[in-house]
Amino acid sequence: MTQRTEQTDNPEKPAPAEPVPGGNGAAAAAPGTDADGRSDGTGPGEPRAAAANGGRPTAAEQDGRPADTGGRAAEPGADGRNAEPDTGERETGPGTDGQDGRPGTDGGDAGATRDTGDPQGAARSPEGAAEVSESEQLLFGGPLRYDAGWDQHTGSFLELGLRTMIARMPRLIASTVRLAHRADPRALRQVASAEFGGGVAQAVGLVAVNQVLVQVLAPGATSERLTAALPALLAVALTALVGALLRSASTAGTGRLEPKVFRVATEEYLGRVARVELTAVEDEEFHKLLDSAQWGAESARRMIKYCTSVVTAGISLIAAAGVLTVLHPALLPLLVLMTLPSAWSSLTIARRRYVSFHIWVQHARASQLLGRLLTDAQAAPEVRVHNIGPFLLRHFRTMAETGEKEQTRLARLAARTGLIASGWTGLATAAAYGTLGLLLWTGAMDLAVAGTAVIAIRTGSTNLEALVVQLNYLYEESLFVADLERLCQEADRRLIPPTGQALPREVGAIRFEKVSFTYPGEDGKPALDEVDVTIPTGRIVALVGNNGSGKSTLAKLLCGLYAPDSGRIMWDGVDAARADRAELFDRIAVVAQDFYRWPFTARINVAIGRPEAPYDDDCLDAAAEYAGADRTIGSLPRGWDTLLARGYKGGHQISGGQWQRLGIARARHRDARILVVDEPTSALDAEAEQRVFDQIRSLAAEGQTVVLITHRLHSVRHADEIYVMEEGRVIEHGSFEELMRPRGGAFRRMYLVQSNQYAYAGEETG
Ligand SMILES: Nc1ncnc2c1ncn2[C@@H]1O[C@H](COP(=O)(O)OP(=O)(O)OP(=O)(O)O)[C@@H](O)[C@H]1O
Repeated sequence: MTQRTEQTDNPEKPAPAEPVPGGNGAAAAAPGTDADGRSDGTGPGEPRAAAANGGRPTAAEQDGRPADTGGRAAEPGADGRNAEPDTGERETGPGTDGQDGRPGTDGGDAGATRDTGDPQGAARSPEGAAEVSESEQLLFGGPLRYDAGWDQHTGSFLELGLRTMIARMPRLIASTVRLAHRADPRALRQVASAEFGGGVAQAVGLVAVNQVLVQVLAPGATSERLTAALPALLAVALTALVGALLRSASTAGTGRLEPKVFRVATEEYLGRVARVELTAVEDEEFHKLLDSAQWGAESARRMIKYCTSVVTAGISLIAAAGVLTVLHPALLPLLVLMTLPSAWSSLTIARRRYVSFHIWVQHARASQLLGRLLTDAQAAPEVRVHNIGPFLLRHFRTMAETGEKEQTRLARLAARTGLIASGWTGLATAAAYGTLGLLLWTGAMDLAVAGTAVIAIRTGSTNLEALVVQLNYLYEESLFVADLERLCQEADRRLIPPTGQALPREVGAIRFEKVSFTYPGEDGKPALDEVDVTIPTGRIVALVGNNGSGKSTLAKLLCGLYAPDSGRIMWDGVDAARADRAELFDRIAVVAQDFYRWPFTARINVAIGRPEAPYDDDCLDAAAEYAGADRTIGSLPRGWDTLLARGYKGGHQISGGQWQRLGIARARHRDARILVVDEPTSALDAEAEQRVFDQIRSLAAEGQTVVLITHRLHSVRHADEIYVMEEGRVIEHGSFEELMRPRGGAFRRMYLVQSNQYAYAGEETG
């Protein structure tokens, strides 16, 4: 059996947080292991965050946005586990020299890691994007980056101009609104009306403020002026109250919508992915898309908040701009003049921080990987025996120090960029207020209007800044949501057909007729080449042959996991390619060499063979006894209810052989008509192995069809038919006696090699 992923017994570990520059840690955990600790091939063996948003920095993190402006810091994650530390300090986080968005190109600062006298040394990364410590160069051959689907979006929003982003915004908002509508239309209506009402309240409030100023600044006695201003003052207070109520209604609605949107989006893609063909799951491109798209659900959740912020800022801006235009036509250009530089600078700083974060995070990621290796249970024996600890620690220090230097440098640059930006904003503000003063001076505008204008301009500029920054976040999250949509479309295209031709109730034999199959992406030799195999009902058919000869592939085609490229697999008169696949799956139970070790209780590990059947002890005890797993269950601290996952409280570890017995019990519990056993005894002791083969024989006697794949040729003596495979072809077949007869036969030769290994010295078999 050829395995694509390596199986380990490591349970999933909670992802360590990747600290944020200038901050106190945020989760930017790495991909690498799946639920039961197997490598999932998406990362360099680092644990993947179980939290849906754990593995990549969010737009808010990337921009170093403080937690209180809606970033995910301190928010419970999808699984409620990723309450993150407040990242507010990031606001003072890194920036860059501002030339090309990359650090290190600025003469004054760039030498920090390039100094020839630097004891750590540093090298340019191949992309020239960041400084790489000698340790990173030595251990990883350059900067440590993920090869995951989601990483493709890193920085992609930097490539877009503000105009393009704004142009795409209506479509993005529309798709989020559609998702929200599916999740909870009432909550959506609540948010929409609260936001709209808030905008109207703001506009009315500004008009009322203007009225207050008009009355207060009118000629006459103070008491008279104040009395005249009272209704307008009440209107100001009332609109403020209504605004606050509407804001809280919007917050409540958004809070209700977010988790529902996450659930709906997650269900949509998980439901589909569980039903796609195996070829899709094994397809690299599909996997990359999956990698990326799985963040889409969390992004969709966050988009609700960003969308609301964008809509809020947009409506408030329109309200302020509308009031200003009504007050005086010259005021609108003033608003634009004053707010554009500060909006531009927020965007620039946000983008620079984003770049810096990614550069810094490479160093942090690399050093954290070393930290994890030092504490990894699997690496532990070698770390000790080969004295690897000091070696890894030395490199850990080098990388961490490179990260620290980067952080210091970026903070300095951020301060400088911030100062320049503030200067521009100051100039623009001075120009705006200067113009306002001039209008007053020349009598082109009266004092009450100017007072209202100052308030409206301040509100408008705050909203415009917020709008630009929120658009950024929204855009980046939308990339992942778009991936989610693409994944759903791709999954739909590759779904296992939900219907098909019914299989005969009683099948006489399954016949492989000239079946050829090549794995997708392997354009070399076919894994099966014109294979003819007959599997009669109620018989034991054994498949033997060298590694890679195609035995497991044949079994997978039999199970309906792959379809032949040419040839047919006939279930009597029905071609499996056109059969109802659900019915076909229903007839088969598999004990594969790499059967899945579910991180659940022993009970579920057996019962999952037939998930719809009862889970009670009576049903399961029989299967356990059959597989010789009864003693294992008896020895577990909580019997059937013992959690079989290391690393969790109450979790228990069992040996490979004990797992194998549970796997056999699972297949027995499934009680299907055809049992496919692929290397069922590789981890069993000799006695247990003998017992398993005896039971397999007894199954056939009861009428069950057994397809047995094994390298232990002694155990196929009782098979009714043995197929010998070599390089994807059947080279011999017959009963054991028939195959042992010809002197030069391949089976006989293999059998004698094996049996000679067990012969006493001086004795030779055959
Ligand atoms: N998922 C896969 N993707 C691509 N190639 C594969 C895949 N699985 C198997 N192969 C290739 O197909 C060929 C047949 O593999 P298969 O696993 O069927 O052999 P096998 O006879 O079961 O081997 P073993 O005795 O080692 O288990 C091999 O060349 C193998 O590398």
